[in-house]
Amino acid sequence: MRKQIAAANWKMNLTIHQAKELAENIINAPIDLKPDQLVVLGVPFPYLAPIQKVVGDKAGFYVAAQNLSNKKNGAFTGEVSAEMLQSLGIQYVIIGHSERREYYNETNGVLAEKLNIALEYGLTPIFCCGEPLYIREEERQNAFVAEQLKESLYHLSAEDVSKIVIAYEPIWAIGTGKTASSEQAQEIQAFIRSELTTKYGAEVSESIPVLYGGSVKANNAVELFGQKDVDGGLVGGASLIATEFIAIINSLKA
Ligand SMILES: O=C(CO)COP(=O)(O)O
Repeated sequence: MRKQIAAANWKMNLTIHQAKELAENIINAPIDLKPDQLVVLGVPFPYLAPIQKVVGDKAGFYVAAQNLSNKKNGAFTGEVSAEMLQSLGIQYVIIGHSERREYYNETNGVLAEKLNIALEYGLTPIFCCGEPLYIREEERQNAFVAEQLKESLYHLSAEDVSKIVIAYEPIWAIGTGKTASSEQAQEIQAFIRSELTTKYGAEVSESIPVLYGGSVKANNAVELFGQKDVDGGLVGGASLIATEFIAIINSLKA
């Protein structure tokens, strides 16, 4: 089976004290991860090392950065490089979240560079894609997402694309409490997989986890994650509450 992933995106929330407490509550919870299931905590840069310490070597649990620079190193004040993340032992990085695209002008082209550099340094990208509300209302979501994949991913070799995780996050469902229905999620995530099949073949596309993100909660995770092409979730608000996120982890397909 493909990997099933419960990924938290804490975004720009929590003090270090709150962050450690949250991570401790998750790590110490009686969670019985199956071999193909994993949990990834996407934390703010300054918390990477301290949260990694809390996570320790607990099997199946990883820490992710929420962003990285498209530059290698040098005079780029305020940036954090792939090499820095690698040197901390970080294994996952979220790339192309819609908030980065919208508020920090990250284009599909810049995101292609970020994917390259992440892969060069052995990081697993969680590549986000998804359409805004007006595109969904015009029923153009498939073409919109296909374009994001084409412009950011399709320069990658089959070997490299096999290393990534995709997160489909419709912008209209992020932080709004408005979740895509499980049918909507399944439909477009099956489309994403079929696009990847056309480009890379079924063996590759069937191996890539495609997560759903956008108002995932404990009370809708089982239904969403139960869909054939939904391999877990990228969770914002609900990942800040230990009991909610633990229930979401426990909703992964076994
Ligand atoms: O953006 C998200 C995860 O990256 C989703 O956020 P919410 O779960 O708060 O809607």
